[in-house]
Amino acid sequence: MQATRLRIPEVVLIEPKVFGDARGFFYESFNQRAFNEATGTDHAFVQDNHSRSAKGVLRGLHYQIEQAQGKLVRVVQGAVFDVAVDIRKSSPTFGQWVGAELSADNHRQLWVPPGFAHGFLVLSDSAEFLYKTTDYYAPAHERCIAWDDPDLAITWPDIGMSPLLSAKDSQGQALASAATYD
Ligand SMILES: Cc1cn([C@H]2C[C@H](O)[C@@H](COP(=O)(O)OP(=O)(O)O[C@H]3O[C@@H](C)C(=O)[C@@H](O)[C@H]3O)O2)c(=O)[nH]c1=O
Repeated sequence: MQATRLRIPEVVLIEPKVFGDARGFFYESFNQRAFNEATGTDHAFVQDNHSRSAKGVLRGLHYQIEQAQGKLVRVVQGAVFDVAVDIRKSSPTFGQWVGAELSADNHRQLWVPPGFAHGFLVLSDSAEFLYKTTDYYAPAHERCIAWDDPDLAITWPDIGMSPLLSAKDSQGQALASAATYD
């Protein structure tokens, strides 16, 4: 397994060792000890989520203002561009974002710690997205920052179409007026 800290160093790109053979492949999609070593954390995960989305769907940028969730995310079918935004006011990288392409083919995982907003854009005809979270879903605390907030200036890949958004996500707030973490 290879772990790479991104421009925001708390966000870690994890590339598992994949064992291919005539039957297909095998890899450890989660190993607590290896995860702890890769991220320098020891979070426990309490929920696994699975979503499927069509090409052009953009989910995000989501976070829970209480019960903040760390998320270990991956793709098992298709490809997405995945983004983490640092919304911790005390952080030297507050307001900055990092992104990575995650796909079924590259088997990459992204560790998005608590304190970040998270979202992704589907690049392939469809994508199945799996993630573990460090706290439970708490709808009362859900918040959404606009995917196209000019202050964030996220360079989403050009897929030749406008993003398909949920009603909730089309009303995301600007970071400047959103509730953030201390
Ligand atoms: C996230 C979530 C949703 N739901 C329900 C609520 C709703 O009826 C339905 C769809 O919810 P949403 O539209 O919020 O799903 P979605 O837009 O996929 O939300 C997810 O987006 C990505 C980017 C994240 O980072 C996640 O943390 C989560 O916020 O599923 C749960 O029951 N448990 C959960 O943990």
